[in-house]
Amino acid sequence: MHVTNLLLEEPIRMASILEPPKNNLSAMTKIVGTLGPKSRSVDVISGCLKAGMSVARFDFSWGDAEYHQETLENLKTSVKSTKKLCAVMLDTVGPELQVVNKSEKSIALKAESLVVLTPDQGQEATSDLLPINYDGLAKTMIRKKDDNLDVPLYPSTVVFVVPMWLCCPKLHDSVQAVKKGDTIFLGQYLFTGSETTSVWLEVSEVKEVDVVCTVKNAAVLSGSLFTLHVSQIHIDLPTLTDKDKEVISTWGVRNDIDFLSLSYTRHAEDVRQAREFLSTLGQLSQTQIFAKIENIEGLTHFDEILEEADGIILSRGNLGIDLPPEKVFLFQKAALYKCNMAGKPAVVTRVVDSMTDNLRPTRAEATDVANAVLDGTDAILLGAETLRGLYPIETISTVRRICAEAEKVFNQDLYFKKTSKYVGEPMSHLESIASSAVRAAIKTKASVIIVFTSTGKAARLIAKYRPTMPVISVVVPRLITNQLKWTFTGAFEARQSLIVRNLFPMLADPRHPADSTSGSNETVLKVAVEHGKAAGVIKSHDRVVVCQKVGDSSVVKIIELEE
Ligand SMILES: Nc1ncnc2c1ncn2[C@@H]1O[C@H](COP(=O)(O)OP(=O)(O)O)[C@@H](O)[C@H]1O
Ligand SMILES: C=C(OP(=O)(O)O)C(=O)O
Ligand SMILES: [K+]
Ligand SMILES: [Mg+2]
Repeated sequence: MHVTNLLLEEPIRMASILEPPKNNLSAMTKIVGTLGPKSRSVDVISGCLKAGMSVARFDFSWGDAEYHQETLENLKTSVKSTKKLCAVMLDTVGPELQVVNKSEKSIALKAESLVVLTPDQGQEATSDLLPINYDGLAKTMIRKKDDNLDVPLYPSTVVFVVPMWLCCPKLHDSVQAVKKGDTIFLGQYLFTGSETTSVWLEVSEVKEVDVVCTVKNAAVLSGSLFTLHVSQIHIDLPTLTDKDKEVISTWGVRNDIDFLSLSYTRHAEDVRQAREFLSTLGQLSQTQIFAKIENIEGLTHFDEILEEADGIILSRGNLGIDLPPEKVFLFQKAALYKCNMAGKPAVVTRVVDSMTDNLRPTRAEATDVANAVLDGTDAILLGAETLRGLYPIETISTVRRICAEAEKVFNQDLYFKKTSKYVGEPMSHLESIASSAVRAAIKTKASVIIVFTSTGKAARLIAKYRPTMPVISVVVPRLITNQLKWTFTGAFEARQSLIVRNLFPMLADPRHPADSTSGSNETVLKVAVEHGKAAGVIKSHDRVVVCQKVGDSSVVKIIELEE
């Protein structure tokens, strides 16, 4: 009986494991780096770009707009000098529960002692009292009935134990307060990757607006900000807060952000509202929304969120607290499968926490990165490792090398079949052309696929079939008008492909508008081939598969290069 290995391409040769790794091996999986204290100088950012970062994330959970602007100016300088493209992602604060420690003095919590969580933010944080930015922990609030909650939509293969308030429609009229015995997670874990600075609390008593908790493990909280994670209740704060809106409409607009990472997305409606907001902000109507799934509430509405969003971030740090540990892998596999089949980019977080302080990942972490690639992720997001870690550049290189090795053995054949079967027949014209381009490239051992695209759709469809070779997406600008002025499109589309596995964008010169009827297509193609040669992915005499429009029809052609 012929058995096909689910993940690895066959034949599996043990000897290949011993082949020396190529250090400069570029990966098709993308790397998102969070920029912060340890990664904001031109030198370090340039190093990050050369090491393989193609999206820079700015996390507004901490730091003000001015701080992030300085970092962004340095990113722009680095992009110019390294000639490496980089997209910009703004990560919102959202309904994140926070303890602000104004004095920044460290706070020692003893096991079995009591600590009070209070919404009175005028108070100073101490080991007896922790002020938080939310007044809904202790009280039951009446709120509008939310229809979305009535239909728990689980990924079909995943069975979870869902908290009572989520499954029982009758409870939806009110937001539940925490109650005796509930657990609350508090700490810096989410930022630092270090377990010793975080603490589990158990609710002992709810006293008017305060929540009295028993400390379950000793910890020393240090820094200016700790996040709280309460799984049992719905946090009645908007997903896009007023502060987020203000940051997006100032910092975001000023910098033409490519991606909005929508923290704590819990419903499809969250994405719709964010989209509506962006549409009022000129150019930002082109910004893509990546829904960050970080709790069970978001997981329960995964399918409808995926339908609305442009991409998904699997926020494993927070979700890892909400889910029992034995369920985390299942969420990853189910969510990545759904994103892949929808042809929407997926991003996995929290892979090499230990590299925040160390030059080498643990074996578990290294294997985890490779498994994320085999499971189908488009990108890996680094948080604390690049933000405040000691080795931001080395971390990116390490992750890139692991991704590249995993891609080499990715079972493309099986993946291709699975994807075509899922789409079914009849396939749309464009998708059948895109998948044929991938098939042709593999059969003819082409070194790259070159796709002409203006909206980016054709390129994304090719990437959906995960070819074994890079895809150069030649974004051809279109001249558009809003009746006040003429502008070229293309910049957003090109940068937004920097988060899609396989895609390497190139912006075509608008002076050669490749209108499929003219010979200028040929000129643009020549430039693309030169670009591929300069990037080292095309050599003389290579075969190249091209997907473009000739006249009215989309065609796939195979060309043999001479020089
Ligand atoms: N400027 C262009 N010149 C030649 N072919 C193009 C151009 N733009 C798109 N194509 C090709 O046209 C086909 C359909 O494109 P379309 O649906 O417009 O894609 P996209 O939305 O990516 O521009 C694809 O085969 C694509 O490669
Ligand atoms: C990326 C994550 O969160 P944060 O935005 O807190 O870094 C995460 O929880 O995985
Ligand atoms: K955030
Ligand atoms: Mg988080």
